[in-house]
Amino acid sequence: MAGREGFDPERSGLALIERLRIRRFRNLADIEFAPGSGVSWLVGANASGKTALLEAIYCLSRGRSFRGKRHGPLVMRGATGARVEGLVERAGLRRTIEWSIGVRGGAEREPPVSEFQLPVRLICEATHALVEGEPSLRRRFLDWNLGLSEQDAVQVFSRFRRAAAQRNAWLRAGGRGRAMWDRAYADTLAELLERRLGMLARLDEGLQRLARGTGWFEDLSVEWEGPDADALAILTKLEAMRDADRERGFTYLGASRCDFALRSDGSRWAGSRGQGKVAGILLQLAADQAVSEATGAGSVWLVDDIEAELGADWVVRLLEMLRQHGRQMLVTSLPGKAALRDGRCAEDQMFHVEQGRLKAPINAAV
Ligand SMILES: Nc1ncnc2c1ncn2[C@@H]1O[C@H](COP(=O)(O)OP(=O)(O)OP(=O)(O)O)[C@@H](O)[C@H]1O
Repeated sequence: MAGREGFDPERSGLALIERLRIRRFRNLADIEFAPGSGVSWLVGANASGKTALLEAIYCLSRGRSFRGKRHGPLVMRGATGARVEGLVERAGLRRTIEWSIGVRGGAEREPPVSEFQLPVRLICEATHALVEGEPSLRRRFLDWNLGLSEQDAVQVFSRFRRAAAQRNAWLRAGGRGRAMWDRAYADTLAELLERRLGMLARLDEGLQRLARGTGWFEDLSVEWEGPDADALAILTKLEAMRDADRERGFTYLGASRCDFALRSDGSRWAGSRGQGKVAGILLQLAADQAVSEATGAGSVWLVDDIEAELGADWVVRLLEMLRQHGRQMLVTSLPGKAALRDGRCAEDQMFHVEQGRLKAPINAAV
């Protein structure tokens, strides 16, 4: 795939998709296109393939879809495999990355995630779940952002996993004799919690600032719900819980015993679904800013059907906030919607999606 000429050093830390080719992915037989470096609209009727397009990019980035199994196979009916190729730029490097999947499963992705990532952030119908859903979603969110902002986060997690595996093996073997893994377990868990707390503090600061700027929430903040990052306190708890842990055959107090909760106007979050979606978007924005402040990097944003559950005025203002954030953004919309009518700028790229095909941009040269 040939890329566009020119490289803008001002944006060098930001991830950018220069060109994309998607083959035999859901209803997309073979499309190739170059999204703009700003906002690109993907406009089409229901079932035209807008979400499939964002999903293909997500697969290229994360190696998996954001839609569950009930959405059926990713590979186009009747085909033997799907393939997504992207010419991407990040940190001054430009290269082609690929993701493919065969009908019998077995996703492949090149190059490996650690080598060259294409970080993407997704806004979709499930965004409110970041606020209201399972704690595991928020932990994954914290850890994913930690991984993007701190180079050694992977080592912190693997040190803890190793200590946990050792302590649990000892417990399963009867947990007799000296509790020799407790110290390593407490130290590595405290280190991991400290990183999460650090990330949460940066998120809190960003979220409060963003929320104040909207005027939609008097006060929006995040609050840690979990153990302190205190190795001695953890050690004491481990001792107190050792008999029960022995019975269970694993350590109860672990990295999954924590969460964070939103607070609004001095009390625990009790917003509507639409407010939950807005808060989820603000959390994503705060996280992208935190990552950017730490590393200069920024994600590509995939915004699917932002109008779902939100009134037109909120949609337009949210789009404006996202636009000011200055990332490459692909936004889907049904034709004639308010977001498109009032949230669009002259410099945006417009692509029309029709039955799995993409029409060339109608208002800008590629
Ligand atoms: N494996 C597959 N092979 C062929 N077509 C598929 C496959 N999986 C899904 N589809 C079809 O692809 C079409 C595109 O779906 P998609 O969810 O991308 O639409 P959309 O444009 O986002 O629509 P909406 O605006 O309604 O959300 C649907 O008609 C769906 O049935």
